[in-house]
Formats: sequence, structure tokens, C-alpha cells
Amino acid sequence: MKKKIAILGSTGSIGKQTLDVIASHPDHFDVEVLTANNSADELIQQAITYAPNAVVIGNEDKYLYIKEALKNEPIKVYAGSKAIAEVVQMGTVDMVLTAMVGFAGLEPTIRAIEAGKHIALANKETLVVAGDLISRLAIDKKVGILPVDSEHSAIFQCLTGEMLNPIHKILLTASGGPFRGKDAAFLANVTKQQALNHPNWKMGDKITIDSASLMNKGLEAIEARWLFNVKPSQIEVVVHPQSIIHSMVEFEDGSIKAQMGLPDMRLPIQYALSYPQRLHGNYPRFRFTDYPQLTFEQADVNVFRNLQLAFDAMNTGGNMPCILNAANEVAVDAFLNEKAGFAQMSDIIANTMAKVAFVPAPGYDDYMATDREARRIAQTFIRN
Ligand SMILES: NC(=O)C1=CN([C@@H]2O[C@H](COP(=O)(O)OP(=O)(O)OC[C@H]3O[C@@H](n4cnc5c(N)ncnc54)[C@H](OP(=O)(O)O)[C@@H]3O)[C@@H](O)[C@H]2O)C=CC1
Ligand SMILES: CC(=O)[C@@H](O)[C@H](O)COP(=O)(O)O
Ligand SMILES: [Mn+2]
Repeated sequence: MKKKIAILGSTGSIGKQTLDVIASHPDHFDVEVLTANNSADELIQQAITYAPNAVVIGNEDKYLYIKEALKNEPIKVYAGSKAIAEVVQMGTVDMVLTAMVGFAGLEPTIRAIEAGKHIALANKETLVVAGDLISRLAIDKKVGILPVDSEHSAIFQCLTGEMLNPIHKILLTASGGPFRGKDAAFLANVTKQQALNHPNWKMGDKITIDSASLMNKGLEAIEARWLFNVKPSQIEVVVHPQSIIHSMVEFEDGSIKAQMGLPDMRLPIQYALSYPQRLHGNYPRFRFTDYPQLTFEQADVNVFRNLQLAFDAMNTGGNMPCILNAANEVAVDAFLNEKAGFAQMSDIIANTMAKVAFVPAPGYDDYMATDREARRIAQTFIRN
């Protein structure tokens, strides 16, 4: 039986690579649903190529354009964020791959879990904002959350066969981004072009800026905390500039398992789709002799303040990671639109965390309200 996949955010970096993986395993997977926000032409092309049951465009203004372009295809066309949250519940969907960016990924992920769909989770913001709620819901609905994020896929792979053995520590690897080794004075003047130039990965703009500021690693620590049910103190960030070891797990006896490979997201995407099976991979392979040196460093949280802020938010708990996430989304957007400097992003986030009301045990409505309020407050710290 082929697995029928709904891809949320099919026109993005992860979405397109997921389609590559599916195209290389036509006997295992079918595309059931594709969604995008604005990229109408790309979505139409993908629909014609992959013949899904349904497509959804987030921006409702593009509905008629897509409907007209697909009028001769047996493909349902919907529009709007509500439709994205509904389409994941279709009876024919087996698995939902969440590759939308940001807080917008939360609602459709909840709806998919409620409908009993397994999740291949790329959208880390979902767990950052509401990890507690999502974890409990997934257990309640007996739904598997398979990590797509390369580090979490690595940790997940290290844990295979270790059901009885508690994790002592997670060693979360970070490339260090384009500004590794630089000081605060340097960061104050970096440009958008420099920040978008990741040394090892080609990704969407938002996560690329997060990688440059090390916020990505902070978000990933929170993601790991919920995926693997560990305490914040059990997560250590290790800078590994080559991005070959994708993360490690240290066990009680001191043994450390690592998962390795070239930096290529098609591997973790494929593993999440095919788990527990490993399918053949036609992707370029790592050879030790090409990398005579794999190196490791400590992260500098005094220079990369976002990493410290994320750990602070994780330690505080409640709605603080939701506040962190919203403020970060606003700050990254401002940086990309040249309304805030690179270093100023940390000020925006810290100030927002200090100002939004703390909720110790939030539910879904609290997260929605917190996100709205944190965005409003974060905007007040941005120059016009
Ligand atoms: N790229 C990578 O290698 C990795 C990414 N991730 C995570 O995966 C997620 C996706 O990242 P990435 O693929 O890089 O991002 P991209 O920006 O490349 O793609 C985002 C996708 O989501 C859609 N989208 C954006 N906003 C909305 C919205 N409000 N409503 C509906 N759809 C929306 C976009 O549509 P449109 O094209 O129309 O704008 C696009 O299809 C992020 O959470 C990221 O942190 C995790 C690990 C690695
Ligand atoms: C590919 C992937 O999973 C990204 O999240 C990647 O980890 C970014 O690299 P750094 O954040 O380590 O620079
Ligand atoms: Mn990652």
C-alpha cells in the first residue's frame, strides 16, 4: 500500500525536497495534498506534475487564478488558512508533512493530530510554541511525530533500539552559521546578504537568518525537549562547523551515538516518510577521506544572545517559548525588510519577553492570545 502524503508548504525548500523524495520512490508514496501561501504558479506546476487529490492556497486572492489553471484536472482547489487546517483531516491522507514556516504551522498540525494522522514534522515552531499541548495530544490520539529537522532525525535514529535506556544527554550540533567566531561589534554591522549566506545548507530565508543568529539552535533545543521528553539541562549545544554529525545522544554508561551524513535534507525527509523502513537513497554519500577533520567548539552565548534567550524561555516554560517565537518572527521579518539590524533582533526579543504577560500553564487559546500580543509588542520596538 502506498502512503498518501499531504505536504503543507510544498513550494518551499523542504516542500520541494519532499517532492523529490516522493518522485524517487513512486512505489512507496503518493501526493495527496499540496499547499502554499502565495506561490500560485509553482503550486499549479506541482499539481500538474504530481496529480494530488487537492491543493490549497493560503492567500484567498489567488483562488480563482489557480481554479482556472486547473479546470481540466481532477484536482480539488481550496483557499485560506481554514482550508489548510481542514484538508489535513481528509480520510485519504495517511501522513502530513508540515513544511510551512512559522506559527502558521500550529493549527493544521493540531487538526491533523486530532484526525489521527501521523506527522512528519519540519515546522519546529509548532513544538516551540505549544510542545506540551502537542505532545499530550499525540499520545492521546496515538499519533507518531516523526522528526524531519536534521538534528532531531539524527537523535531519533540514535535512539532506535534504545527503548529501555534513558538518555543522559542530547548533544545538539550547530554549524555556527556564517558568523561563527565573530564578535558582537561585527554582528552589529552585518548585512542581510551576509546573513543569508549559510555555509552548509540551502534553506528558506527565515530559518537561514535563525541559523545565523543561533536562534535556530535555541528553537531546536526546545523542539528536542518535547520530542524526546528530556529536561532542558540534558541538552547541550556543540558547534560543529562541517555539519556532518547531525547530533548525538549520550547514554548513562557514557557511550555516545552519533548520526552522520552529508548535509542533505532529503535523507531525514525520506526517513520520516518511510520509517521504520530505510529505503534506497540515490543521494551523494559521505566519505571520511573527504573530511579529514571534523571539529567541535563551544557556542558563544554572549555574542549570540538569541541562543541564551531561547534557553531562558525553555527554562521558564509556560507561554515564554511562544513569546520568544512570536518576537523572533517579527524581528527576523524586520531584519529581512531592513527595518532592524542583526544585533537588534536580540533586543526586540528580550524586550518582548520582559513585557508580555506570563501564563504558567497555557492552553490553545492562551497560545493564540500570547502570539497576537507578543507580535504587537515586538512591533513597538522596531524603527519605522
Ligand atoms: N529548509 C530546511 O532545510 C529546513 C527547514 N526546517 C523547518 O521547516 C519549515 C519550512 O522551512 P523552509 O522550507 O526552509 O521554508 P520556506 O520559506 O522555503 O517555505 C515555506 C513554505 O510554507 C509556505 N508558507 C509560508 N507561510 C505560510 C502561511 N502563513 N500559510 C501557509 N503556507 C505558508 C510557503 O508558501 P509560499 O511559497 O507560497 O510562500 C512555502 O511553501 C520551517 O519551520 C523550518 O524551520 C527544518 C529543518 C531544515
Ligand atoms: C538542515 C537543518 O536541519 C537546519 O535546521 C540546520 O540545522 C541549520 O543549521 P545550523 O542552525 O546548525 O546552522
Ligand atoms: Mn536543523
